[in-house]
Amino acid sequence: MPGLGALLAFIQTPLGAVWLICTLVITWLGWYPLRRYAFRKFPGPFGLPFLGNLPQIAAMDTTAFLTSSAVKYGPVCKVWFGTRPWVLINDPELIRRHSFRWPARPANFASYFHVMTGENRAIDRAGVVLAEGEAWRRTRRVFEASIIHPASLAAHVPAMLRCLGRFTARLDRHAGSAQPLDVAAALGDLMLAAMGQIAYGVDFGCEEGADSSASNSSGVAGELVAALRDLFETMRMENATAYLPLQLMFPALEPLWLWAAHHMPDAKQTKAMRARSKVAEVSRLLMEQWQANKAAAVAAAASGGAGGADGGDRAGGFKEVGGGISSSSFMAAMMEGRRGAVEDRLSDIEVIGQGFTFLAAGYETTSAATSLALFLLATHPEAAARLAAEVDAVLGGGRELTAELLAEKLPYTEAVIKETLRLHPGITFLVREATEDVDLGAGRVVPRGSTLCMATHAVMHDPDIWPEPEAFRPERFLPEGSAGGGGSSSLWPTAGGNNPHVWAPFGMGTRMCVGHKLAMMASKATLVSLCQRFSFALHPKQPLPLKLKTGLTYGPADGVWMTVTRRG
Ligand code: HEM
Repeated sequence: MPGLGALLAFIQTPLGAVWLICTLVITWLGWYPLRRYAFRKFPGPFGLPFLGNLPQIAAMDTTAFLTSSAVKYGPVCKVWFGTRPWVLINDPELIRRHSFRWPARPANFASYFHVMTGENRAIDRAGVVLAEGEAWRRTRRVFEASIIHPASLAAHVPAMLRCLGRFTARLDRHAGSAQPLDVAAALGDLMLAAMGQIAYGVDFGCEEGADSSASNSSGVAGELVAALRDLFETMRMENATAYLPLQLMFPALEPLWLWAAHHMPDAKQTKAMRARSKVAEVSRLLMEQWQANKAAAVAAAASGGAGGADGGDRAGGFKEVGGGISSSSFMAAMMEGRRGAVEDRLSDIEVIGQGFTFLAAGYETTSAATSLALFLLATHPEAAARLAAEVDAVLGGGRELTAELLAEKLPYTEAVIKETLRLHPGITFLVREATEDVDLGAGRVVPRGSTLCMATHAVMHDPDIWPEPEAFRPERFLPEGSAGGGGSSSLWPTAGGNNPHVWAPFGMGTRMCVGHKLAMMASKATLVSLCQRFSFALHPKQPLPLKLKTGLTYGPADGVWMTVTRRG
């Protein structure tokens, strides 16, 4: 074989050796032959070297691509995020089992975030979303203590209603103007204001003014809204820094991408880092304000005077409202430990990390869900009429909205929100790391360390579970609409074939959304307050069909434009 002899001779030269090494390295990095072999039994779309399925993801949007792959390739398949395979699980029983079994988020998931975070990497890592082990348990307990327990949840209703009072006054001024309103942006202002009051007892000064522009917040609130918007925008694949696809394509070079993204940021990276720094700075200022108040209270007590939060304006700080921060609040739980348990007291960096998470999670997901509910009501007048009738019946005769009414007396309103979240869940898939080899049946064994991706959006659109899955039918979540009987529990409906694990917009298992009760309360209170006073119709400015996009969350791509009128 003269050709082989010449090749062997060539690779013994210095140039030939370099060529051989480069070829092996590129093959190894780009194709990962062993990895492809390990996943050979998993069906799925063909993945290009280096890029995997990134071109399809960019062209179709992540949610559309994952859902269509799950439908096409069955209950267990794989897709390639660059050079890494994600095992896509599209079977309710497997999703339930594995969401509960694996508490860890994939290590490479954190890498994707960290490319974008720059100097805020430590804060990102300390936040409950990416924290692991004991740090995760400790930080999660703080959220649980302040926004899941029924008593603490009920204590947040007055703050939500205060914000809604101001927000409906803003809409009332707007309703006379016949201008289109982007309700997604306006509700972002509202939810940020609510998160400020609920978590910190402060007024960010959101939702003032009365024009139709994207957001009416100014000052710190305006900067915070802009930062949060940039933060979510730069998490969308098409708006993200070029270092993100590089990280996905060449994960072995992660230290290089981290360094370069931090020291030689492109424009999108600069925007992402600036946005994250702003949110982190606000979280730090809130922590410092709390510390200063505490120190002042201690000093006042020592000198025999009154101290503590008094609801006033603080120089250079945020205005405190509703008596300032309460002892059962999120801030107090972070700073003093849950119910005073010193071992639960968070470090400064953890406090900033959780504050960051609270503001970001509370702002985007809940406002998107509520604006999508308004969109669906505007396009389904019979549902809007039924909701308005329920609200009128419950709040007739000038009755005030209360925590009890919200929890017990508004089943149709709750069904509207659940059906909105089924159709358009704010997060469309759950990711976990398999920390042991996992046998998924039919000879498909997922190697330890792999990423499991639970395709919850696909399950919530499965026609075998949800007849006519694209239809908006809140009745599915009421006893009258539960095919096969069942009714609905407060969170898990028994619609959808009586399987309690087929409705999962808040995820499930150990990493399930810790804000799910707060989100339901805030969305319900908002729908009730708005539909009591106003009617919403789509404005011609609203493109149809509605375009949704996946970034960190899944929501309206270009706002939700509506005309608001006062109800007669
Ligand atoms: C409609 C609104 C919301 C939706 C659809 C939503 C959805 C989700 C989903 C799907 C997850 C991942 C769950 C999993 O992996 O199993 C999650 C996690 C999380 N959510 Fe939410 N969420 C919403 C509102 C909120 C709010 C208001 C907060 C808090 C202020 C919040 C805080 C969190 C946190 C901290 C995590 C991470 C939990 C952990 O890793 O242990 N979410 N959310």
